[in-house]
Amino acid sequence: MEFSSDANQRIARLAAHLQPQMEESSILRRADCRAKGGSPGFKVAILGAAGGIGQPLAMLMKMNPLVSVLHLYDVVNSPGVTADLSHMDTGAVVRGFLGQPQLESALTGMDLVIIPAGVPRKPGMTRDDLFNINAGIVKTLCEGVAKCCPNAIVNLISNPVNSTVPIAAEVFKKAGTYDPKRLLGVTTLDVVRANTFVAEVLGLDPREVNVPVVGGHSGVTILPLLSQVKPPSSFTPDETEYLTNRIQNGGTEVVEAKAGAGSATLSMAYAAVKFADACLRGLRGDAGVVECAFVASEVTELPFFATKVRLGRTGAEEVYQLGPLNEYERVGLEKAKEELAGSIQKGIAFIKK
Ligand SMILES: NC(=O)c1ccc[n+]([C@@H]2O[C@H](COP(=O)([O-])OP(=O)(O)OC[C@H]3O[C@@H](n4cnc5c(N)ncnc54)[C@H](O)[C@@H]3O)[C@@H](O)[C@H]2O)c1
Ligand SMILES: O=C(O)C[C@H](O)C(=O)O
Repeated sequence: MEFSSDANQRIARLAAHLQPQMEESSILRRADCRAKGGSPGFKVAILGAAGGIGQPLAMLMKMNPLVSVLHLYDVVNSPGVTADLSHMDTGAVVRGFLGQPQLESALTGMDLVIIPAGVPRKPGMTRDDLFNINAGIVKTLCEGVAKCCPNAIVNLISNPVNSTVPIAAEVFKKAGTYDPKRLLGVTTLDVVRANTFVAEVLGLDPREVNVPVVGGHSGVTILPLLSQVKPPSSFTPDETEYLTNRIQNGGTEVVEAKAGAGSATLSMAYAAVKFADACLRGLRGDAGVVECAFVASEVTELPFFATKVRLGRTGAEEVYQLGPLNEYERVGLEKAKEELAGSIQKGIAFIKK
């Protein structure tokens, strides 16, 4: 069938609109697109957006009314994820970026960068077994952040968080862009799990429960403070032992159940969005936004530690003290600090070597 040149132009325009908004390779270039992301809101990038966490996280961020522009970066499959999500009739404009040459475009102008890039555990592995691969990935991505959006808040999910956060801090120090308030290791999944398991034991709705979880994000470094649960509750020694073990091993529980197909992705995406939304509310200037996170800290003698932090316009503006601990928690704290010290040092040494 023959078309007039007018019809051909209309078809070409339609075809262009059907393409995902991929940087460079797109027929419909960003400059030609009417949706410029000009609506009020924050610009958020997800690095590792095509992964098990990245995809549901990207979907939930596309649904977040605080987000005006969502950049999806990965080394594989980001065009498909971008095309798919770009059809959702929510406010955020989605743009995809594929591979290292597009990292800078993905990061330029971002307010918040969420990093779930890297390999997940298989049964029998510790999070530290991921260090050799994920350390290099986090280093490269953070070098990009330092260059292209040095003022962005960074939410670091890639494991081992106890080492990847110190790696990121060293990368930023080297680049001269380090602001400890803006680098946050995401430990929200530990809190989400703790709320769920404690609610089960107490027979409450998990949405009514809040459990501070401090320390770090691996094994004994995950320290739930059951003495500070809200609403105030008491636990028998057996309940305390059961809950502490279950919270500390929640990640392994999922890794084993998935039997080689990865680690927590859906609950992690939920937790990541809960935390990212809190960061965005802080950036907007909301008062009283408090979450646990693994940050630069003077709460203990260690340079990084997870505690409650108050999120504001400049990131983690206040790092809260631990509060009163019971004997069980004091013993747990000593074990946590011992393991954390080695993991933090390993991260720092990776960049300094
Ligand atoms: N902090 C936490 O509570 C928490 C919870 C769950 C998982 N994790 C960690 O998150 C990470 C990702 O887990 P997942 O299940 O999504 O894994 P996955 O393998 O499903 O996805 C990872 C994605 O990262 C991408 N990627 C790899 N190298 C990259 C690079 N250089 N730049 C950009 N993207 C890159 C991959 O292509 C993939 O799409 C793992 O390290 C995992 O251990 C952390
Ligand atoms: O356990 C893992 O390896 C992933 C993550 O850290 C989790 O806690 O689920």
